[in-house]
Amino acid sequence: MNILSSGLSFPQPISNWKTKPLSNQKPRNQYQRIYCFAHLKSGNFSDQQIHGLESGVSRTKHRKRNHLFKLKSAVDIDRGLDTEGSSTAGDRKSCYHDAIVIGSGIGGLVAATQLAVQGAKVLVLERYVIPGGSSGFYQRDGFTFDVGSSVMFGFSDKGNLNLITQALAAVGCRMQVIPDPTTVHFHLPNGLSVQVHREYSEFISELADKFPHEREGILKFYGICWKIFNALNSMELKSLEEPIYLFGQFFKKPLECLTLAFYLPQNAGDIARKYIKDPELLSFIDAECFIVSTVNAMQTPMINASMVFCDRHFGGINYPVGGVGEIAKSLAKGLVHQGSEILYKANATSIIIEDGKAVGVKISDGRQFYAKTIISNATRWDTFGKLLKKEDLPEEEKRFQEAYVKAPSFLSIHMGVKADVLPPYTDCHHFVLEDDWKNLEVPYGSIFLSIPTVLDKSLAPEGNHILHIFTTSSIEDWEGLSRKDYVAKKELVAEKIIDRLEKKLFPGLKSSIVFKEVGTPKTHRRYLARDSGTYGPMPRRTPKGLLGMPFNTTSINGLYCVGDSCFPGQGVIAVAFSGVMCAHRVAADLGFEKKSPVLDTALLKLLGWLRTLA
Ligand SMILES: NC(=O)c1ccc[n+]([C@@H]2O[C@H](COP(=O)([O-])OP(=O)(O)OC[C@H]3O[C@@H](n4cnc5c(N)ncnc54)[C@H](O)[C@@H]3O)[C@@H](O)[C@H]2O)c1
Ligand SMILES: CC(C)=CCC/C(C)=C/C=C/C(C)=C/C=C/C(C)=C/C=C/C=C(C)/C=C/C=C(C)/C=C/C=C(\C)CCC=C(C)C
Repeated sequence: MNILSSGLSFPQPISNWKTKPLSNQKPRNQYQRIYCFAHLKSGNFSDQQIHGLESGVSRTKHRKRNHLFKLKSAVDIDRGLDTEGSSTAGDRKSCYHDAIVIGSGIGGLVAATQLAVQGAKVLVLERYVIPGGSSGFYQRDGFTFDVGSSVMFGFSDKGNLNLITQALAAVGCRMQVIPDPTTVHFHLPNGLSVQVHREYSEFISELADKFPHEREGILKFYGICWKIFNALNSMELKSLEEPIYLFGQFFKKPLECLTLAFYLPQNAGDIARKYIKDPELLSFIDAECFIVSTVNAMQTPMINASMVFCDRHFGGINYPVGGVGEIAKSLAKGLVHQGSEILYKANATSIIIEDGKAVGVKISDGRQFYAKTIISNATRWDTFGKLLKKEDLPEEEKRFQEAYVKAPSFLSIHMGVKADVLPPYTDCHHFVLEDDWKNLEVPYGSIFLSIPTVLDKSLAPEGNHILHIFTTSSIEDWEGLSRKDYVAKKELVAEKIIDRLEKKLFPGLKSSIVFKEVGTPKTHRRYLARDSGTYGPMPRRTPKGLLGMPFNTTSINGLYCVGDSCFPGQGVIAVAFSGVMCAHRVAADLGFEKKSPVLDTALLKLLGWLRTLA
């Protein structure tokens, strides 16, 4: 696949980032520039060199933190390896980390930074040239595109659920954000149009005006969402697999914990049906859930639905100035400033197991890295299907794969358009399902659209807007085609989607296009390293809410998972929470936090048993 036609490809060269490499240390290539920067911590640099670091961390702090590591330069890591690419015991010691994180998606970065601020030495291995995974970015012709969604939850400055803000703050970063007045504008069958206003009362009165006979049901359903959200928001969020924390929370906030425990095995659709009877309103709630979980309300955990349906009004949706990619860039930079490392173009090919314990990671150029714990931010399908031997699939993972399937991937179109094609006051995010509710979950049935330049004009050249259009699509649709047929199919499918948007929302859209790039599920698989390009896990049948979702520990000693195939699932804020939980459990296992081995065993057994009930 050539880079230009592949959609999600080259980002801004790393050399354009505002990092300062060492003046007398010549990086061999772009990734080493960052890598060298990361290795400032090695301690063998002059004051002047260290001064070149644009870090907020003081020089003494850097030296203190890193006195254990006496690497001369970035290249020393390579030299510590013998010619076969495997390390000797002595070398292994010099390359030894507390944790290795495979992948720098938001899940991986949050886990890594949370551990690093506790004093752990973390190495992040990222196969691509920049951090962020599905929350990355790329630049073309003056446009800065978000790779994935531009809808940011958890990015406000209040409450306990602003996990993105908190993750950044932990490494001393604070980003400027632009409040979005409307989370999403739904354009639905039978001319139903609903704007989800930032102001809760405005949203409720708009919805109740459309369904006056259901006013009470609407208030009751969303009221329960608030009850759950308020319980969540009142707690300090950490690992549910860590008994000292979990029992402590039950002691401090018994009512809130019981509320959460009560709703943990429930789905939004069942609760909606208790209060709402109008089939069209129930279909609207399906659409609300679909954008959260890519499945309908009957399959969407109530806790997840509540989190999204309330945070959008509580903290609001806030867009980071400069694009979503800035979040991952800031976290990666923060990680390095904490004295940990991130290595790009490091494609993990296997997790090294010794005596049943995960002890290291091998990357595609043959190098091996060792650590006390290994955290995989690859999907569980990739972790247990590729990084570990498929045939050794643990029982727990078999159960996960029986309960959850890979959600389809996306066809995504990144476009630059002339600004005047958008009517005044166009909202930033849209969801379009034209004629038939039955098409909600059908591939290409519904269309997601983000126009981040409505909020941040700096992402496009003057007089232009960005349109990021995406729709569900499966990898099977794109396999077995010749190059020519593949390219032709991409153009054809994209044209149909653009036609639909032209008809429904923006007359003249086609002739306003100044830039267009189409990505398919194959593009997602290639650039995001996600099995089948999947968007994340999706329940195979009606789930028992979140009960069946695995947390971060795995049945392999020393191996943890983080990201959207862990509790609580898909979504940037969801994977940020998974990162927080993972870091807490790992920190306890590494001795950075209190731990009780007896309670640990009991709780992990109990949670494992509860999952079998799902
Ligand atoms: N598609 C969208 O619209 C979109 C957009 C933004 C965010 N999201 C959300 O982000 C969530 C995913 O976040 P996440 O943190 O779980 O994962 P992610 O897929 O975003 O990131 C995983 C990272 O791991 C890297 N990686 C994978 N295998 C690797 C290997 N073998 N060696 C080295 N690196 C490897 C990838 O390159 C990627 O950077 C999704 O659930 C989704 O909700 C989705
Ligand atoms: C442990 C046991 C058994 C009992 C203890 C009880 C207890 C204390 C439970 C506690 C539970 C907790 C703490 C749960 C926490 C859950 C959280 C924080 C869930 C968060 C979920 C967030 C989600 C699902 C966010 C999803 C966001 C998404 C997917 C947004 C998507 C947007 C798009 C895809 C784009 C839409 C785009 C357009 C253009 C419309």
